[in-house]
Amino acid sequence: MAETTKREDYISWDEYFMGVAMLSGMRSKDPNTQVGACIVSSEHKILSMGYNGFPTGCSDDEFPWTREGDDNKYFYTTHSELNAILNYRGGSLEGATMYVTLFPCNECAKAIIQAGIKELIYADDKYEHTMSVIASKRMLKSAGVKFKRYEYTGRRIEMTL
Ligand SMILES: Nc1ccn([C@H]2C[C@H](O)[C@@H](COP(=O)(O)O)O2)c(=O)n1
Ligand SMILES: [Zn+2]
Repeated sequence: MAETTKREDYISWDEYFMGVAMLSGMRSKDPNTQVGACIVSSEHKILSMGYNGFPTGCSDDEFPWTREGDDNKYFYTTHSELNAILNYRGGSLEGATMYVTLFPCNECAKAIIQAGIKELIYADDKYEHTMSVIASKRMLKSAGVKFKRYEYTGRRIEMTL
């Protein structure tokens, strides 16, 4: 017989949007760190997504993925957070929330603040002791952007594609 009550084991908003950010990060070609971001409106609508990679027209096969040396990936990579902001074509991101798999660097923090994003939910903070992240937190706090760590629920989501 068909069920008449709603199912209760559906994913939460946080699981949904962090899941989308994680899925987005899986598009990254960076061999060392893949980062994904998902920007969401106050009405729980997804506005934009991004992942770290080279700018359009800069080939993933020609530009360097190395972390060291004179010519390295840091000169060329656009961070996931900035890509998510730049990918948005709908107007203002004022009041939006960003879900991101890794805490934003200082440069992305500037873009987040200037875009009017008011809340940040991050999964990982592996560079928390770097000056970039320390400066990022200082600016975000000063600008009134709330940030909190994503609380893992332990739910496993499997997909066969
Ligand atoms: N919040 C962040 C931090 C870093 N990224 C990007 C930039 C690079 O592609 C990669 C970090 O590489 P690593 O130094 O760990 O080899 O992640 C980002 O998109 N967002
Ligand atoms: Zn950044």
